[in-house]
Amino acid sequence: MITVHPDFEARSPWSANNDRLEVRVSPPKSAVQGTIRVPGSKSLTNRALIIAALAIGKSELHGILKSDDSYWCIDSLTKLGVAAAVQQETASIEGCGGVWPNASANLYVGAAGTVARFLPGALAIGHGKWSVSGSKRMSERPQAPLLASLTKLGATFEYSISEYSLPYKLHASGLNGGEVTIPGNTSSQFLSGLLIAAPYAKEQLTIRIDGEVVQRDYVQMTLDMMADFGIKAEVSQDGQSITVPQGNYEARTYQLEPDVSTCCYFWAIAALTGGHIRTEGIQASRTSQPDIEMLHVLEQMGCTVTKGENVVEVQGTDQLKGGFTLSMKKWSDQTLTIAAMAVFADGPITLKDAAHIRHHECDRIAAICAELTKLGIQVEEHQDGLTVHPGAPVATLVDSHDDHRMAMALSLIGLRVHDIRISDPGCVSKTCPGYFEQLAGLGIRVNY
Ligand SMILES: O=C(O)C1=C[C@@H](OP(=O)(O)O)[C@@H](O)[C@H](O)C1
Ligand SMILES: C=C(OP(=O)(O)O)C(=O)O
Repeated sequence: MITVHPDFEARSPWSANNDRLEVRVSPPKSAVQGTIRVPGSKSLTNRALIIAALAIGKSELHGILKSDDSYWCIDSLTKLGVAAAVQQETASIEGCGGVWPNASANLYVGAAGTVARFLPGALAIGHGKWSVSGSKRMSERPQAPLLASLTKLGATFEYSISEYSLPYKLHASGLNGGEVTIPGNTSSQFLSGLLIAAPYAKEQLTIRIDGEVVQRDYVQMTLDMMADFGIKAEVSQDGQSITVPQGNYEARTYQLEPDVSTCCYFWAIAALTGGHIRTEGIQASRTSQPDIEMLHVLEQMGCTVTKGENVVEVQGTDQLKGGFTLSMKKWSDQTLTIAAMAVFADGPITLKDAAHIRHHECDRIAAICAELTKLGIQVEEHQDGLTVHPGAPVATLVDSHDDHRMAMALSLIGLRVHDIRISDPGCVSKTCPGYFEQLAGLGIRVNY
């Protein structure tokens, strides 16, 4: 029984397969071998788009992701009056120097956490009144720490339905500087959103972090990209305070990396089929994308990983090893991928420290436990994660919960078991519209 009704309004013109009710992924005839290049990183693309839009001058961003999340980012920037042209995987952005040409517009962020959390700060530095709305799920996902901080710094929000949630109207007359304190235990994106806007505050801004930060490497990714566009923030020795100098981002030509989170599904395909996958475009030793940690886990599970110049190769194994516990705090987006692989390991795997993923595209802990249970797999749900026991899944229809990572993780089960059907395959367009076609290109049987 399908319980989740996808929010099709959040699917962009860059999405595909929205008319497909389900997809069936069947075990390949032989071990999967191949070389692939996955689309650009969602996280890098949306940071670069917004920073380039704020900059002075014209930026050329090469290797952008073309998916729902980046579509809604470009759409919002365009409605704000920024000239943005996309040709193949290159976006040319005419920066507005921190002054949005359109002082009034209706903006829609879709289901993109990065847009919902990076845009409000960037708007608050300006002068105008904008309406902001998003998908049903995005309207439920947490925003309060970010919006409360922006309120303290001078922005005024008029909430249409409930406080600190989308949809709202934002009245901006510049962002005050000084100091602001924000917690990072629900989402690192709140911090990134404040940081991106901070150079344009009326005075220098210091952001103090209250407690621990989940997925902290994404904050470093933000700081690195700000530095690449000319703004170097200073982080205190204990990491709990960041001071951002006033200034303007400088436009530039910028090459973006492919999405490591997406690569993980393809590396998992090698792992699960005893095959060999080579991904191009990622330098494992240099990337700032935290999901690169997957390579260590694949080695721990018995795979062979080779890291070359802009190339990663994963060779699968006959029997994946389990029997361990992992903290997913730093790279939580792969919790679902490992949960799916754990079904075929030789011992249980416990994934912990990921309570915040209950606030992602769906309650990911509850959702993966529900779907693995439907497949006949023994799972234990914990407040901050789950334990997956190895088992033999039964053929059934599983629900993707309108979550790209649920659909991509569940597709991995179909590599080993016949008749695994996944509802709403179009939801992968949040970050990888061509995912199932790329599987088919590797010789995996995919039927809609
Ligand atoms: O800043 C980013 O680009 C991201 C931060 C993480 O979110 P949270 O920190 O909200 O968990 C991650 O899950 C998301 O896919 C991308
Ligand atoms: C959590 C995710 O996305 P978002 O950027 O919407 O938070 C994700 O891609 O797994």
